[in-house]
Amino acid sequence: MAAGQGPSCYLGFDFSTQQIKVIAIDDNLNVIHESAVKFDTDLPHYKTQGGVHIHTDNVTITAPPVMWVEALDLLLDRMKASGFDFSKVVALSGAGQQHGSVYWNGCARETLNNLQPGTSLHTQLKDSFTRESPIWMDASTTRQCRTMEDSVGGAMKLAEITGSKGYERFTGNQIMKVRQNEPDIYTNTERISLVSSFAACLFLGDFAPIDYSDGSGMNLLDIRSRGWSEKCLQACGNNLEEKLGHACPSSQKLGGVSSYFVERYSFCTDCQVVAFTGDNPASLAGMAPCEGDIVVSLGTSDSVFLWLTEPTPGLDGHIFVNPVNSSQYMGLTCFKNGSLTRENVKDEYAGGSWDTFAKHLADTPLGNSGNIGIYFDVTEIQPVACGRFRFSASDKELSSFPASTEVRAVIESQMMSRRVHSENLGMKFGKGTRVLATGGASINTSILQVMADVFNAPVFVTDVPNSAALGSCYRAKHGLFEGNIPFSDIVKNHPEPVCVARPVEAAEKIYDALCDRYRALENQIADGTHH
Ligand SMILES: Nc1ncnc2c1ncn2[C@@H]1O[C@H](COP(=O)(O)OP(=O)(O)O)[C@@H](O)[C@H]1O
Ligand SMILES: O=C(CO)[C@@H](O)[C@H](O)COP(=O)(O)O
Repeated sequence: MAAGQGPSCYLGFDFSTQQIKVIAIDDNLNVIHESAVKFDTDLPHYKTQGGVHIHTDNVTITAPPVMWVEALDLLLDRMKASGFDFSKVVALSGAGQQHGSVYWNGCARETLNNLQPGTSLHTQLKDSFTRESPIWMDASTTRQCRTMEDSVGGAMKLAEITGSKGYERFTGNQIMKVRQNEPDIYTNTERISLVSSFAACLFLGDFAPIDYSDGSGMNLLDIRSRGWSEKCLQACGNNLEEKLGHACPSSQKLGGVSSYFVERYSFCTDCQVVAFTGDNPASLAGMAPCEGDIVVSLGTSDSVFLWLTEPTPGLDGHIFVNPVNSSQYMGLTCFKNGSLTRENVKDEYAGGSWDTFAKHLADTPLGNSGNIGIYFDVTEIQPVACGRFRFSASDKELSSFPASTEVRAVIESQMMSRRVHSENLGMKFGKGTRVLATGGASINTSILQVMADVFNAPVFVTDVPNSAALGSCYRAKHGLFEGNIPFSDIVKNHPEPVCVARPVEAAEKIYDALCDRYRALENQIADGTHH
């Protein structure tokens, strides 16, 4: 089928931790469709919790790739049933939760190349994987991280090459663990994708390349030469370059959509698939930030990121190749205890209601009368620590707080940690900094008010919190021009963000002092000297 009559549109997918989301925009960037499939509730037979399988050691965390395929089947079927006209889509792109890896077996490519439109994708691809996918929450590869760092001359050297020191969730370290513990599976794996490039494979009907930006989250890509680092590859496993394929610019057009989608969903034959990237890089594109803006994503993970013209790697945080301009960069810092930890505290201390949660925030003073509570329900990334820690105004460790104090404590300490670690990465907050909030929790203005107070900066939102899916639409459109026009031209109709929270007068003094205490307490938790 050729392109449909009437105005064209673009599709952007987000294969994130708890769900797959899709947005469609028209040529003027108006959102014309938005829907999602949630793994836990829409596909309960995979028995996931928050989209993942937590293993008995509590640090190994995986997800079944066939679940992501079935979620895509369901999402597209629902769109079709709702009357969505796929023939208008001229280009599509997407995003995936970062760092997760998909292991394709030797028959997978043949299956992808010959997808039959009469049968669902998950039925055809169910036997195409050699194992479950380790995902970004996995913290089981500390030993492999040290090996990776040693192989290039230390943590700082690894950061200089790949943009980050060794991190447990980074894909190279995960691949090294598979090669060491499951050598047969490693050998039988023909191709290793990231979640993002795996999703692109489904639309392309072939193996798709890993893009530079998401590839920067692997401890394998040289962020300056944009090629795989020979030393890092060697530390991981033999023939790894063959299994990864070449990395590509993030705005690369990969080819036309597979005939499967033309025949089953009436996509037009010339609908283009543009390289998929990581969800945070896609969010950067979807927020269309101006110079100096800092984006805070409150999704399953919390992450703080910004556009950088030059790479400034260090021992804190990450530098990725920029997703919309491959000669520039982005800086990012990520926290594992984000929305799910906030939800736990809401369920335990606010009767499961976000309204009661907001009331507790309103009823408690800025600075929480000096009480600090630190909630690492799962092993945090920075610091690598687990547990709940409560301190009085005189730093005496307590076992509990009143309910409203617990609620304010979780939000204040999360925001202090985001501020402290972002400052370590060189980010600067102040009344003149626009903080752009996105992700599921960014609809909660009571949380955003605490963010504004702790950061001492105004917080802005746009009316589409799914910035990774929206950014994927923008990137699809940009990819059609193969990077020949600046991304800023593509997003010139992007809606202006609206300010929803400003820091109150007293906030700066209160949180400057509290952040100093938070930093010291976090260090004590990290080295086990808190009491
Ligand atoms: N009103 C709300 N207040 C705070 N958090 C919320 C609210 N509504 C949804 N959330 C949080 O949003 C999270 C999902 O965010 P989202 O960005 O969609 O995640 P992901 O992209 O990682 O799947 C949920 O885990 C939930 O806790
Ligand atoms: O590990 C990181 C970033 O380094 C996470 O941000 C993942 O990319 C998961 O994203 P969400 O599903 O929380 O959006």
